[in-house]
Amino acid sequence: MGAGHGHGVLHRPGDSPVHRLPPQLKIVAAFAAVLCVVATPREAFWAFGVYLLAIMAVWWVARVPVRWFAARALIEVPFVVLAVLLPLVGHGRRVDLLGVAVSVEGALAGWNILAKGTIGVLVSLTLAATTAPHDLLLGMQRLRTPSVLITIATLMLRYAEVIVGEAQRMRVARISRGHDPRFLWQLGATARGIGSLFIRSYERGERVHLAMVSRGWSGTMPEMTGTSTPPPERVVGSGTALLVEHLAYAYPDGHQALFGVNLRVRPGERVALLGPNGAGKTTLVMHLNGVITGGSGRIEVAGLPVDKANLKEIRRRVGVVFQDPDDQLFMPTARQDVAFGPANFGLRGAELDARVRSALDAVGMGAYGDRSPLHLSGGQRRRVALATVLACDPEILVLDEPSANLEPVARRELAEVLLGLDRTMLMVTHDLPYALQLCTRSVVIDDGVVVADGPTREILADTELLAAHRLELPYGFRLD
Ligand SMILES: Nc1ncnc2c1ncn2[C@@H]1O[C@H](COP(=O)(O)OP(=O)(O)OP(=O)(O)O)[C@@H](O)[C@H]1O
Repeated sequence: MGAGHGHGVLHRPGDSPVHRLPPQLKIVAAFAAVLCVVATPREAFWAFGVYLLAIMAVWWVARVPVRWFAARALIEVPFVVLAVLLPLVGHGRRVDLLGVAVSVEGALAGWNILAKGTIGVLVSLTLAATTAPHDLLLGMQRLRTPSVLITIATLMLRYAEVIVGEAQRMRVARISRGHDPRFLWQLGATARGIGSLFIRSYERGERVHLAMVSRGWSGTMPEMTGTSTPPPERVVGSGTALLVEHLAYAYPDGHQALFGVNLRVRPGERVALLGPNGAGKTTLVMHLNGVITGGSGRIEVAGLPVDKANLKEIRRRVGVVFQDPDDQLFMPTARQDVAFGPANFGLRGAELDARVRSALDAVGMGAYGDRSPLHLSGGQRRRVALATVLACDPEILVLDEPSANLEPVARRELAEVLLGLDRTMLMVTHDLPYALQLCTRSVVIDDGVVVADGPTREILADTELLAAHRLELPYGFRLD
């Protein structure tokens, strides 16, 4: 798997004079430039030409080729759409242009949006290209930007990366299926592609947000320095690490995914959650740390009910490792990503550093702390994603298909890491040998209910049960 999808696509590292400018200076300059552009009268056509030349001069100094910006031109789409639509729907005097009655006022309004929007996008792209994301945030902090704006900027940055990353991924997928965007007759396919791009980006953005929420994100970027707030005393469990009773849930579109799930897990148990596609496994897992709420039934973590009042504490206790590490990793370096959760939970300074180091060491990634998740292999990213959750020191570790897309060696190494952890563990998997290796107990879910619960070996030996729920041992695999 190629690295880097969805990460860092807006930044082009370099050591040009533009790259070396202090980030706060660049932010102020970009902001001033955008204000200036917005204030320019729309009829001052020459001024927009001058702005464009000035931006291109910055590109030349920064040694960022025009091609690089062209590849990111997709962000322009909304402005172009408006510029085309406004002359057609605008009011006032109309003139005939190639047989189409075009509104003069609409055309000017379209031009205004297109010119100012384009220059605004180019200024922002230039800033993003020449400034690493964490420098941008640092620059904003130095300018004493209110933290809510920094938060918004963090998410916007991540969202922009998600869109561009998703576009690159889809482009590769389309081209590999014989699509060539240079041919005009494939314009329809390209347009449909852009539509599904925005939907997919939205979905991915939402998953990234869920991963942030499950690591204690509450809307502000956590401080990393200072003194730690001591975590609340842990309630000594009642002998039950996790209790789920009669959990039923329907998604907002009305689709009922869970129909009364019952599950009790003792501290230290390792439980595999098995079941066919669409059985409701992920939906169940999302309930365990309150990422999905609003269903009926009861969920308790070490005796603590999962409800709004306890959410922060619940999220500290239940760590969820998502299926796709790209949804979990969003900071510029592996170390910052691992620090994000514990910092949200109040850890600071030396204590935070120690926690981050031990989490990275636990997954064998101690030497990679300063690397961008962008430059790691799929297996390494999976490990860093696990470290981001381990660093929160959860009592219950929930893993969604940990072995998916891993090469055999990385799969085995991850198993060794997981076996070395002394935690209550719940693992959603389609990899039955993995369930056997890591979990003594298995729970089979189908159609939103638990249909079997018992020792993994016995469950996997029950060929009728497996067949009834679309589970199958891999070819050549024998239980002995
Ligand atoms: N956001 C959503 N809106 C509506 N329905 C959804 C949503 N997410 C999942 N579902 C539906 O809920 C059911 C359970 O989905 P879930 O993702 O929990 O299954 P799963 O057991 O994890 O499947 P898989 O093994 O394929 O990952 C499926 O029928 C699915 O189509």
